[in-house]
Amino acid sequence: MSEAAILIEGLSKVYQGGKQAVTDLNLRIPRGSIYGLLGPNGAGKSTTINVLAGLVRKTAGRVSIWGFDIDQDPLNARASIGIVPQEIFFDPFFTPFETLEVYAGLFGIPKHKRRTMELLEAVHLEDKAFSHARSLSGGMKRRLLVAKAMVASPPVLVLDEPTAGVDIELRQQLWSYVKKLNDQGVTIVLTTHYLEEAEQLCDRIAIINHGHLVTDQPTRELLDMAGDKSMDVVLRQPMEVLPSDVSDWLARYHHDVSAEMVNPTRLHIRYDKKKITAGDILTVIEQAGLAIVDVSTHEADLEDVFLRLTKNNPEASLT
Ligand SMILES: Nc1ncnc2c1ncn2[C@@H]1O[C@H](COP(=O)(O)OP(=O)(O)OP(=O)(O)O)[C@@H](O)[C@H]1O
Repeated sequence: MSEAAILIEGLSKVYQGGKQAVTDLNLRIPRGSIYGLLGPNGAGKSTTINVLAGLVRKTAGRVSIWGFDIDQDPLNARASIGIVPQEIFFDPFFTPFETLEVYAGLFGIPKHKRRTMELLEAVHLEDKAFSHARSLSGGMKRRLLVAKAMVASPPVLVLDEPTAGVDIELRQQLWSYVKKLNDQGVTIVLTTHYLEEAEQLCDRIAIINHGHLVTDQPTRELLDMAGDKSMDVVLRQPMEVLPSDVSDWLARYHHDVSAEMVNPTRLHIRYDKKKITAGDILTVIEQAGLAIVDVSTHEADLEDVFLRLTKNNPEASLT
């Protein structure tokens, strides 16, 4: 197995005062992936990222970044990762150009090897290169943070809620840059509250809840495991109860399909798409003599899976 971009083994964090934020977390983030770390508020995402950034001291466990153990080889581990934090903080009197130059200086990157203007162009801030950072909008500051995290060309880039409060157009720009970096071989780890974003961008997703790992698998498999689809069927004639042909059929396949009458002309049906097709259901309804006016289907998305895995059940499992 090739070496992981980030390997987390048995990570635990108990804050002063006794709050256990992360419990025995194991994650293997593959090189070259766009990896989503998701979880409800307070799940332990920022704590985990802050351990990687060297900002929070772990209570137990081992962590390595690009093969470098953060305790035994902290300098190399730190140089292998760029972190875009949730909070925006800059020296307000520096221009974006100076901010990146100073940061490159801190990393000891010689002047001729710096990519300051290239980075500013990549995040569409070239026009603002010489304006005071305090005059930048919130979205521009966030993009500057991304450029700052890439100053030393680290092989891993971590983005902690990078698009919170950023408008849709800007979000798209930011993501196209992130995808471009990934195409160039940079491993991306991101936390986001926008599940649709994670579903579209990430090739692998881990969900944590109350500091515990709930699932960690390829996005496609996670969505497939949800399995459920639902269908709304609108009938021409109102009815009080389901015809016996339909209810008998439902009883026979009760493990795979269930129906609810939302009102006298609307049926809401949930079914396991691996066992039953929409066609099977429509055939049964029609053969029972019911005329169908309209049909719509809904595929389980990441939001459904996320809610199912995190609702009131910290250690829920899909299986
Ligand atoms: N410095 C701290 N001292 C004590 N408890 C903390 C500290 N930082 C975080 N916590 C607690 O640890 C738990 C995990 O917090 P963390 O910020 O890691 O969650 P998160 O998943 O990033 O949440 P969010 O999505 O809201 O940012 C929470 O209960 C939080 O209140």
